[in-house]
Amino acid sequence: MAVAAAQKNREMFAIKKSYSIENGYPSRRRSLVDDARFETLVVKQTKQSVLEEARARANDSGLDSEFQDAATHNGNDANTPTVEDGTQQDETKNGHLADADIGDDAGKADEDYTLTEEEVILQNAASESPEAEQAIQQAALLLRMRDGMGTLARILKTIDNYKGCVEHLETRPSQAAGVQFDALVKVSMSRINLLQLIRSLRQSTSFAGVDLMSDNNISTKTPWFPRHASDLDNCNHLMTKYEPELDMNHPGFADKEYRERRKQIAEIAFAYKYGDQIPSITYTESENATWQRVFNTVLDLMPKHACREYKAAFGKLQAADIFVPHRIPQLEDVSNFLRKHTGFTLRPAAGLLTARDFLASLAFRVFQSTQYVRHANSPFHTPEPDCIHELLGHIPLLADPSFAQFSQEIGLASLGASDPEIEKLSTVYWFTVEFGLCKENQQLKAYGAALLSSIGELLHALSDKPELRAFEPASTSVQPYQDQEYQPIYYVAESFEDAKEKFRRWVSTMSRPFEVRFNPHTERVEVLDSVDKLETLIWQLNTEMLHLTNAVKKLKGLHFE
Ligand SMILES: C[C@H](O)[C@H](O)[C@H]1CNc2nc(N)[nH]c(=O)c2N1
Ligand SMILES: N[C@@H](Cc1ccc(O)cc1)C(=O)O
Ligand SMILES: [Fe+2]
Repeated sequence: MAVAAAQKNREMFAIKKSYSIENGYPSRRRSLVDDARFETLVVKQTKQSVLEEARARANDSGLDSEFQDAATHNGNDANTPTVEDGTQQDETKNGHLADADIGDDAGKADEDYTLTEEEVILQNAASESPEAEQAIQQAALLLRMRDGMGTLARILKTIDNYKGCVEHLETRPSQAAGVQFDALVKVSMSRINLLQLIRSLRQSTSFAGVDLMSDNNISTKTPWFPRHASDLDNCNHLMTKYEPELDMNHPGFADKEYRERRKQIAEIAFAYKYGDQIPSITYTESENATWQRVFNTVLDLMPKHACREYKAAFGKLQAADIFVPHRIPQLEDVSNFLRKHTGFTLRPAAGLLTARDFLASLAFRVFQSTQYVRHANSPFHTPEPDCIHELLGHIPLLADPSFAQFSQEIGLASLGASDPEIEKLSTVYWFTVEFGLCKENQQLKAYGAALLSSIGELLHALSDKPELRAFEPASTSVQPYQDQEYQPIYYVAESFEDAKEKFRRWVSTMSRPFEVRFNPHTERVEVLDSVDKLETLIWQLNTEMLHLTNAVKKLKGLHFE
């Protein structure tokens, strides 16, 4: 009974779709930040019904502590989903595979396996119809052989038993401890048999690993990424983990009215299309009051703790009557303000976006901004981005030219990057744009948006509690982090210019085989993959160079005349 319940639970929380699979990115097994995965509506709804029951027990005045524990636990389960296969358990026994062939560890037969994304694709393809199941599939398997080459004979025999055809075979001495050889075997066989072959190989103790490699139609396809600002209409995949509907620790979890309001505002983002004006929101008195509390605290703390560039832009936003204490600025006004200063614009976002989508928009100098307001009970720290975070945290620096360029460069580097690289880029983003500290006349200042919008965390960051390290992209990009509590480590940049320079050098070591460039006239990202395109660009730059040189000449002429 308990096993069945656990199985059911796993099925409910399994992620059935992946952004990466859909768009042809090289996969990885598990993500540090869950960034490129997204949950289907189905998963979300099932989660919701589980939580609904729990919510019924909590009243609107808050959650008791026993309940909070359950919430944390539940949240963790939902956040680290694995895609499980619930159907395979007995099938290895009915195939042609004789136990003696390769399966010599019957004890492992009942174990659940975590499927890689390639295996999920294969399985999905096979499950479409009986014909699809029998369709012949080409695939490459990487087998880590613990023992000598003798295992090869058994591999070949097993493939033969599954009516597979070996098309290529190569081996190499393995570098892994406890593994003698790696074998790469390319086969073609029916999908159903291929799945069973993988399962039966995995049951053998002869192998330290059995991996289905990306199949051709995944790895050779150029991954999709937005080429024009209007393509961002498709870059709105959400991470639902901190939504008040689904996160029992969210201050709005037990507040039905709050959740309704948030949903209503999020609808605007779902309906928004490139070129639309951002609809205004008539914020309630209570929402404006929450803004005012945070705004006034930022005003108090800013002179001492915020970096120079933030303060300068903040002043301009006040002068433009956009930042005022008593009302929440409208995104459309903010967008127009930014456009004039750095060319950045805003689009409404319905919640926490996947890192891939979020970063991609920065390449177009578009910032995806939430529009709903944090819960009135927790003005000084909230678990998901809200418009107070975007407005008081991000907007001022997006009006700074140097910072705007740094943001865009992270965005450009993310286009077409592999999942592990997205993970690194979002980690850099995390420790700079969200939580960065910088030096100013030997003093420590905050420039990270999540510090400037969360007074609680700002004071923590500048206290003697956390560890401070120098920003160095190579090491910063692999530093694990969590997004539940205050950070234990912060990175300090010498200056924006220095951070940008270091970042640029580091990005050039990334594996993407092409360069991209944003053309602001067309709002298009161009892949620099032909001599023609480069020649046109060089010609344009030469023209610009001529103007600049002329300008210098004229200025000098004026000076010396
Ligand atoms: C890129 C990085 O993961 C970063 O934390 C992103 C993720 N998604 C987001 N989504 C929204 N709406 N707002 C944000 O500030 C962010 N930050
Ligand atoms: N903690 C931030 C909001 C935030 C949440 C999650 C993030 O990923 C970023 C920012 C605040 O209170 O203002
Ligand atoms: Fe943010």
